[in-house]
Amino acid sequence: MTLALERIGPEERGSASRDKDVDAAAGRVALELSGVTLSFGGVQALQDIDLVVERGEIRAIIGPNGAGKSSLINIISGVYRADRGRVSINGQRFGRVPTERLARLGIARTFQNLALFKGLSVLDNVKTGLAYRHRASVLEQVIGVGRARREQEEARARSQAILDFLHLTDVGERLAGTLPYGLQKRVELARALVAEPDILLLDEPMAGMTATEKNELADFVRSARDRFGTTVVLIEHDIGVVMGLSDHVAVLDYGRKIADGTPGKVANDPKVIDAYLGVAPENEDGEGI
Ligand SMILES: Nc1ncnc2c1ncn2[C@@H]1O[C@H](COP(=O)(O)OP(=O)(O)OP(=O)(O)O)[C@@H](O)[C@H]1O
Repeated sequence: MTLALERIGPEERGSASRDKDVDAAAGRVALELSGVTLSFGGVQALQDIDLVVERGEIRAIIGPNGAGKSSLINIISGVYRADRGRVSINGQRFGRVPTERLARLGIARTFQNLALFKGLSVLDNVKTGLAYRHRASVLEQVIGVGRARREQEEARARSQAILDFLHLTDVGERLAGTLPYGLQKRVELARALVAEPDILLLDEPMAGMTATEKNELADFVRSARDRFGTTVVLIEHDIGVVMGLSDHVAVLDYGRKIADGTPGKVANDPKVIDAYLGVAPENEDGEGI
């Protein structure tokens, strides 16, 4: 299979991206959070979170219910503004990430609940992932001439290529809402990937899937990283899938980061075991094992 996709050039993402690309060329860090703190009234959702995500890695954020995972993704994607702290994206620092410029900053995300246009075809859903790049005027788009036609043709070709990459070509003309749940989640991944983002944020991408569907999606996420060099940050409840997929895992508990490292290291960390199971097992000398 050949993928007829070219990397989207910086000129297509705008001047902010040109600045970003200069910084990015110098750095191995795609995303960095420093001292991020967020509260809702009396609830401390995130406390002084530092996180460094290297370019091209798959990084999971895990933790028990209410640990702060969604809050963290919402800070990274600019849905929430941190009370304190900074987010750096490809070297650009933000107090609040400009959510309206997320795509132009090279970030795409999927949502915990399905957010497809169920009455549109799979292909048209994926094409919406490129809508931010269209420059044709509304009039040009309505009558479908010149620049509008070129943009439409390019969007179609890119979308078809990503459908091919994710083995969705056969369902490209189907209405998204008629597909099984697992395939709809894969269409969401296609829509997020079609613009070849630098950073892909996945909010519980495998929730509600069967074990087979989870393994398939994990394989596609890994292939996308390998093919496009995408940095992936994912929240996921299924620890088994996370440990097999991720290069590094950060663990949150009550809004604090309690562990951060390779899956093997994190899985054996007594603080992590304690957070998930209540109490870390001890040996006869009372030491954690
Ligand atoms: N919009 C909000 N208003 C008030 N409190 C909130 C809001 N969003 C999150 N919280 C609280 O902040 C804390 C962290 O929630 P968050 O949703 O980030 O955790 P989570 O790890 O994603 O949980 P889950 O795994 O259950 O989705 C929780 O105590 C939650 O009740």
